[in-house]
Amino acid sequence: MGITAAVAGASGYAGGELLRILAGHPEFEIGTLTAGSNAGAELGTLQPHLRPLAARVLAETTPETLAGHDVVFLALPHGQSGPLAERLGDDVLVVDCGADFRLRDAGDWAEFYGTPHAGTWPYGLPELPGQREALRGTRRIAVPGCYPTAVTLAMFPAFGAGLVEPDVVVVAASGTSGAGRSLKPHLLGSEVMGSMSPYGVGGVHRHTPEMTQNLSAVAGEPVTVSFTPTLAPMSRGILATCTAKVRPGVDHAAVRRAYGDAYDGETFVSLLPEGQWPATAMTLGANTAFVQVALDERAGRLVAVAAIDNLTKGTAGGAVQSANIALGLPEELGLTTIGVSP
Ligand SMILES: NC(=O)C1=CN([C@@H]2O[C@H](COP(=O)(O)OP(=O)(O)OC[C@H]3O[C@@H](n4cnc5c(N)ncnc54)[C@H](OP(=O)(O)O)[C@@H]3O)[C@@H](O)[C@H]2O)C=CC1
Ligand SMILES: CC(=O)N[C@@H](CCC(=O)OP(=O)(O)O)C(=O)O
Repeated sequence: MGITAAVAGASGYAGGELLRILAGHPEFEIGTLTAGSNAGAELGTLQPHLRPLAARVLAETTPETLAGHDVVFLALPHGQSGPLAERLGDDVLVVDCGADFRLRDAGDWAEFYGTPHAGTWPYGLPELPGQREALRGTRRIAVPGCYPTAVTLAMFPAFGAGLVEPDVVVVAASGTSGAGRSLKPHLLGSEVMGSMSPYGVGGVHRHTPEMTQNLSAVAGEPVTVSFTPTLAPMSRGILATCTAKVRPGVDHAAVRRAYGDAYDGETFVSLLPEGQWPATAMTLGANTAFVQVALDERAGRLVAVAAIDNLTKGTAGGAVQSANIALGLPEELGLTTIGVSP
């Protein structure tokens, strides 16, 4: 018998992507699937692309229905994971795709989420320095937010090598699946198609403290991030463009070296050849991130760009990658670096 895995929130976008990956994973056996208002429905009525699982009936999301598995993936709205995780055994690997356990600073949590802070779990971004060690053997994983995944991968090599000032400007575009499946008026097709628009402008987006947490840890000093998310007329993908002032003496060779050193041995994150720039289409359905960097000498700024699929490397793929590490499996198991094109 394989490693049994339950998925809570199986009717949602993140849950559906988890199941797409888990169904092809050689070690996992898919157990209970749960939902909220859709409990009682057959999965095939909500996720028809998951054909082999179509007849599975969604259970209610309770500690009892999720009990008895080796791994529980939570793909629920923010605030739901904390109380549920408390009632799942300490020996069960719980992988939370929500935000509840991402932030270390309770003050940041209160400011951006407005509810009591549930706690902090090992952070599921294995490429970040020190994170593989933190994930090995753990029974709790906080999967990063999709924007922080892209922005951290774009910028941490620059901070690791001391190339830039601790002040980053980020403009990132996301596909609409980033907002989840529930009906939101600003996401109506007629409002989104053929248009791009910013939202959460002025330092208020809840992913800002997650980005500053990640980059400050690598920089060894507080980093500020001015983050502007935008909505793009596509279903999947994030393209994050990040800039920061370079420190005196930093040249082209130092920038290439820093990013090469960070990503040369990585399976899922690639520094593209010079002159080639990341595009969301390169990543669709794959657990990959593409990164490129340039030195804008006239402006004295480093410009780094990352592309991911928000549902794959940005959520479900990253979740499975970190779970593999926690369970002592090969990190790449069940994950593809092959995208879908065009
Ligand atoms: N979409 C993305 O790109 C990313 C999402 N995430 C995170 O993953 C989590 C899920 O997001 P996403 O899949 O996009 O959201 P969706 O809205 O698509 O799915 C939410 C899921 O949670 C279930 N649910 C909602 N309310 C309850 C409840 N009260 N009790 C039990 N189950 C409930 C829904 O069930 P039902 O269908 O019955 O309502 C559904 O299965 C979120 O925390 C999100 O932040 C993280 C990174 C990226
Ligand atoms: C387009 C869009 O609306 N995106 C979402 C981010 C989704 C995500 O991945 O973040 P969490 O895991 O923290 O929910 C947003 O801006 O709130």
